[in-house]
Amino acid sequence: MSLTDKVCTACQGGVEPMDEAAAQRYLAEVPGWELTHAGTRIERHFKTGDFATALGFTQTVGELAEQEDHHPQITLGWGFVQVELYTHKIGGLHENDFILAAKINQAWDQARR
Ligand SMILES: C[C@H](O)[C@H](O)[C@H]1CNC2=NC(N)=NC(=O)C2=N1
Repeated sequence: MSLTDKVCTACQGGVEPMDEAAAQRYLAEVPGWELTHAGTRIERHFKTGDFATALGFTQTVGELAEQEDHHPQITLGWGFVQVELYTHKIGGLHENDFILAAKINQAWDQARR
């Protein structure tokens, strides 16, 4: 099943974050994202070329986050949106992070068509 067809499950503490090998396998499904913070987070830099487009995409990412009840850290600047994902409750990566990353990628691809 593709990640964009999945929905984030309720995040619970007490679950082990995924290890780096598992994270690398999920990364293959979310082009443009990279592992950061010693393999405990993922991030992607979206280049927009102006502020208004970056602001609009930030809103889109925020709406996806609310739909999934899973929330990234977002840096908005002139010409870019930087999105960082990890699961706060477990201090590392969960499948939810990759589900949201895949949906963010899908929204980005659709916006650019
Ligand atoms: C109550 C609510 O479901 C939780 O606090 C959710 C909200 N969004 C979240 N987002 C992220 N990235 N990590 C979490 O642990 C998390 N927890």
